Amino acid sequence: VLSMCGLAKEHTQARDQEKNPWHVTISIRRTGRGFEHCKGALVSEYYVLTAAHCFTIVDRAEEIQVTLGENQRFEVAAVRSHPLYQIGKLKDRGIPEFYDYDVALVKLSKKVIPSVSARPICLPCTAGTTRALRKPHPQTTCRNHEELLLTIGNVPSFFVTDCKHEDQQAKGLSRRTVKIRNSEKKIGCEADAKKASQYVNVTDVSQVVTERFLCTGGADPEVDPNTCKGEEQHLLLGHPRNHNRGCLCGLVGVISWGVVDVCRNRKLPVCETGRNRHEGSPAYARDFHINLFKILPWLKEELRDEGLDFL
Ligand SMILES: CO[C@H]1CCN(Cc2c(C)cc(C)c3[nH]ccc23)[C@H](CO)C1
Repeated sequence: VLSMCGLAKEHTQARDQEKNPWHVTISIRRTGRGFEHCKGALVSEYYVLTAAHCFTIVDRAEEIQVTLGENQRFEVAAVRSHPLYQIGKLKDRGIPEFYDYDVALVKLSKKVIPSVSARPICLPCTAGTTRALRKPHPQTTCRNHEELLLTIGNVPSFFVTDCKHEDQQAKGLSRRTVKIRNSEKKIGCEADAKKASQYVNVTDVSQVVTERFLCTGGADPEVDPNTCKGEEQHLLLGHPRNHNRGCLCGLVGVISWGVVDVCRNRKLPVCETGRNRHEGSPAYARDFHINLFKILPWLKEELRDEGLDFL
């Protein structure tokens, strides 16, 4: 039976993991340097989707652990980065980091049993997203998904980030609403990529912001929150119409990189206030996400045995 992807509790009393049952933390043991962490999302019973730059070519599956919610720990069977991801590809042009195709699938060593706090998020162009969009199956096409999820202008969406609860100082998850800068908003958003310290040698911004990227952040019309290193998270789209009722969420992007790491040596934001932790982050603080509609052949191939019903 379908895993009912994207179904999550929405009411305030629900626990963080019940509101974001696909949210995982990936811990990578680095010899001599402790652990590094990234975030990811469960996309099927065995696979987690995250950013490829979370891993180095020497990381081994044995050094990686995935935590779902507070306490479900999984060993990792394999890590498969997108074949076209190559962070050092433009080094000889004075561009130290290149994030094109910055996505990876982590295969868990045992399958995840769906529950109220463990459930995959729906991927674009699968029957699950058709259901999440409350559209008829199989009449609804992949093109329809893209038209519905990545509309023109500022597309309301959100990503999930760590926060700390005011009283017991426990860590929590909070949603950060952002707008995907589409159509005419896209140009200005992408231009700010050149403000990244490592991109001083970039002449044409399309060298580093390729077709694969979605752009968020900036202060127009209001300040968007920014991502931080280690939050290689997901740009989710709550079902546009029913934000208050249960979220039938769809995934459209994977956070890859940002111009400014607004969290460096800053403490976690307080969950309750939900205030932007980045007062004072510059308007050129933009974030770039891999658009899943641009890597579908790879997703379909890697997830072919997961019963996701790709359209
Ligand atoms: C091209 O130059 C920039 C690339 C990446 N940036 C680091 C970074 C990574 C790796 C991942 C995520 C999610 C980030 N969110 C905000 C920053 C940030 C640094 C800026 O700190 C320089």
